Amino acid sequence: MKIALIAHDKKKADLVNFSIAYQPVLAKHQLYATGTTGQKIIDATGLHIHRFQSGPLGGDQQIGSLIANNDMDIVIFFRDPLTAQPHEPDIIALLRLCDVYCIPLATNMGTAEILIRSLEEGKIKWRNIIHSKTNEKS
Ligand SMILES: O=C(CO)COP(=O)(O)O
Repeated sequence: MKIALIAHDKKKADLVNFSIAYQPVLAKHQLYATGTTGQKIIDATGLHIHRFQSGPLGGDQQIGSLIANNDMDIVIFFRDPLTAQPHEPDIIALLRLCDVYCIPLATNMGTAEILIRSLEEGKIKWRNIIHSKTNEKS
């Protein structure tokens, strides 16, 4: 599965800790992240992560583009609901695309725990069916 990891500045420590806790699960998947988040997780865990641009410089949009191509399976995005972000339109667009394409999305630690455990239990395998249908069309 392809998993995107994103966190706003005040939530980065939480996502780093989450990534340490679930490193064995995450290591089995293809990981993507916005620039700064990805670097912090790499530094803390050594996980292999493809880093896009930093969020304010287009990273959210790059991940959104993968979603629009049905090329992203899970998004874990620890948002900071208490701080205004300069790239708020990009953030809203990313969340919207998750809803357009029915991509499992966790915007906080509580939901991320459920999502990652579901992933480990094989409950997100339906994404493979979506992939095979997409491949049939092309
Ligand atoms: O701003 C972000 C998501 O909207 C995250 O970007 P960084 O990981 O580069 O800080």
